[in-house]
Amino acid sequence: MPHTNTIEISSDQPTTTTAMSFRDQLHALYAPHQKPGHLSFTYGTAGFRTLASTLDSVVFTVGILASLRSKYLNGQTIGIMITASHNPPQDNGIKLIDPQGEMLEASWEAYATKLANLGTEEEVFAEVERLAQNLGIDLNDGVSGNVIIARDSRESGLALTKATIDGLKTMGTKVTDYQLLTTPELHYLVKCINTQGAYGEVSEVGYYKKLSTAFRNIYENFVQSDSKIQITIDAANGIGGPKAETLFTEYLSQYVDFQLVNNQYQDPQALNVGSGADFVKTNQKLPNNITPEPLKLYASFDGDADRVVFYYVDSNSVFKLLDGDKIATLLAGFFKDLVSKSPAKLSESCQIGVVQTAYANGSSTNHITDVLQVPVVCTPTGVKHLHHEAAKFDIGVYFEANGHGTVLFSESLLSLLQTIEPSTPQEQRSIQTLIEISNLINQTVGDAISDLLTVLIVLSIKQWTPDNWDESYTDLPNRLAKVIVPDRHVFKTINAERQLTSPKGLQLQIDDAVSKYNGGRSFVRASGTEDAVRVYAEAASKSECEELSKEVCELVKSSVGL
Ligand SMILES: CC(=O)N[C@H]1[C@@H](OP(=O)(O)O)O[C@H](CO)[C@@H](O)[C@@H]1O
Ligand SMILES: [Mg+2]
Repeated sequence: MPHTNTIEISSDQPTTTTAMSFRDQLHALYAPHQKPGHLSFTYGTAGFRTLASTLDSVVFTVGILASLRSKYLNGQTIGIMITASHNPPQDNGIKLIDPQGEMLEASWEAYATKLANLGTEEEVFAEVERLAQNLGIDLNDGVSGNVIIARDSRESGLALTKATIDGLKTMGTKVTDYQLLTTPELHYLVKCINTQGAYGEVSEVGYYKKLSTAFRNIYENFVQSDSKIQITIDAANGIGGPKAETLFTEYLSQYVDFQLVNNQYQDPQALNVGSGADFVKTNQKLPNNITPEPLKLYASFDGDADRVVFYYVDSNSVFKLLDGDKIATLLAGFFKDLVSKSPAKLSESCQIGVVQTAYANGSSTNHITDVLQVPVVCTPTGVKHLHHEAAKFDIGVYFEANGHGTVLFSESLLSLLQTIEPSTPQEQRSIQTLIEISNLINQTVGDAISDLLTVLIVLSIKQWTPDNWDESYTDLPNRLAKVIVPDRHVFKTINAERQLTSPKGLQLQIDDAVSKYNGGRSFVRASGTEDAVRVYAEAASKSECEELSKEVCELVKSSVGL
């Protein structure tokens, strides 16, 4: 288990004026982190993400910004995660985590982008002074900010961590380096620190204990089975592998029989190659190194273990994907049932909702609305958007189709659960299960390991096999394609990314194309993490879906003269 490494920088140094000190520190540290002239960077859907070899200057400025953010928030701890998730091994990225474990507040993304694109030390200094002044941050107060940092298993992670720490040093920020973690572990730790331990113990062991305790409590009270739960996990050769291994071996071996494949996290070149949640979801096929047994459950994590998808092969050896939409419907149905069996005071007031993006399969949306009768909200891509909408419900279930998501419980529901008096054993059972699941699921962000445990326990309570789960609805055939264009930023959208306003005229052409296909739906948007435009299409049959996808891709190309 990696140890943590606390680096306290200049915390006890006399500060004459911190502004001068920032200037001096910047001067001392800037030279090796100067931006390469020809590149530009954007803080996108999931922070900065691109070729690792071009990121040094970016992470240095993120270190400065994280320091400012922490000072702005009166010294609350900010998280910095160095990861490029499901991207190929040569990429890397960086993102900031706000004090309650949520994504960086949107208005600060623009500050991050601005700082990352400045080309000289003078410009960086002037921009930081300007920002500090506008935001009312006193660079002279001698109070240091607080940051915790971690990275996934990429080869470039260590050097980028050092460059980020140089950025933090310019402001004398206190930093604790947690080294190798999954992204959601870092989100968990940030929240634990800023809630003074109320959310959980501030350590990786605390994370394992919180999850395993909740899992054990539910299993022992509510699962009727003589045999252990079985699961095979494809870890994408990423950092989720060793973490899941520790959790299952050291904490849950009584309950779960697990097998890990694609667990070569020490080989950075293997990361996400032929494996992982994104590979399985995009290609709709098995990852390497899984020889499936019919009707057994399999799961794939992504490179930083904040996403999970499930799958199985049926008795005819046909591959069946159980993606984020299927997880959302499983959980929403489960909660709906629990709430309906709770005391009236709870069942009459508790608002359950599901939040999806336009990439959700149309069948899942229909199922949630029509069969489960739970309201569905659609937001733009990126978990920060889903998270904020989900927080408006008492139980807000949010999942992107690719398996990134979690469940949020409102404070008022959590306190009601603590005080409400059950009058039947069934009511007692419902209340207890809701309380334990609120501890089992990582409410700060989507978490492959915590989501996996939640799905496994729900299936066990319901005594469902993978095909029982899959039966709830049938996905419409769908295709997610990518088109490389000279400038993806000309593709602008409205209506939760479902309609284009630019390039001019393209949306009308897409609408025309869609109207020719049964059950057709298609939309186009620029990716926030890759230099490409994404084209989503679905239709009643596979062949219509393929044709619609091709047609819209062609329309996209010709709209930019390709
Ligand atoms: C269609 C799709 O899967 N898009 C992904 C992808 O964003 P894009 O902006 O589409 O590149 O990466 C994001 C970060 O991991 C994730 O939140 C999102 O769902
Ligand atoms: Mg990820």
